[in-house]
Amino acid sequence: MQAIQDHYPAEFSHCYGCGPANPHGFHLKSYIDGERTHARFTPASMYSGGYPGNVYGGMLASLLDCHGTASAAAFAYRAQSRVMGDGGPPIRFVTGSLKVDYRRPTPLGVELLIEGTLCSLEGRKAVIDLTLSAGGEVCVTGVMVAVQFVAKA
Ligand SMILES: CCCCC/C=C\C/C=C\C/C=C\C/C=C\CCCC(=O)SCCNC(=O)CCNC(=O)[C@H](O)C(C)(C)COP(=O)(O)OP(=O)(O)OC[C@H]1O[C@@H](n2cnc3c(N)ncnc32)[C@H](O)[C@@H]1OP(=O)(O)O
Repeated sequence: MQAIQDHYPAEFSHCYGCGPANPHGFHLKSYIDGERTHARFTPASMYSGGYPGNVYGGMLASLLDCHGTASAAAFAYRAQSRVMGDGGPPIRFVTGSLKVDYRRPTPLGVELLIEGTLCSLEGRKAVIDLTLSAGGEVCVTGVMVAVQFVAKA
């Protein structure tokens, strides 16, 4: 199955968190499945936070950031009964705001599951609820306001 990020145009594929064309990035891959989106990522030990064995909070925010904007795009395509990569004008989102709550320490070296659900989609603004869990326990929750990107002439 193709990831949402695989449909980003080449000129927008350099995102550090999820751009397929960034050789140094995380290459996060997000997928839509019914009412939810999901992505999986296993942070290596280099992403350590302040105390041993747990993930740096900025890294966790990055994962929510990329998964949130990808989710917004996927939900917007669905709302317009479109399929990503259909050749029509691309629908792309950037992060307007991202609120992150760190609810329990997130372990390093464990596969993390990042999930998104659509809270609202009005005009150019999508609100996405986000969770990040490890071993079935929710470690981080977030709320993103994603704004549809419109290139200025
Ligand atoms: C700066 C852009 C960077 C260039 C990106 C280029 C293209 C992107 C295209 C595709 C993306 C492809 C791949 C994405 C890959 C990875 C993404 C990872 C996530 C990121 O790494 S992404 C970078 C960090 N991100 C930014 O660098 C954004 C900087 N910023 C802005 O570019 C503007 O600030 C913008 C566009 C956000 C809004 O500006 P604007 O003038 O176009 O829109 P406007 O003000 O009319 O707002 C329309 C409606 O959004 C509401 N709204 C706006 N801002 C809000 C906020 N902060 N909180 C709550 N609601 C907000 C308003 O309240 C109104 O809502 P309502 O319609 O209900 O009144």
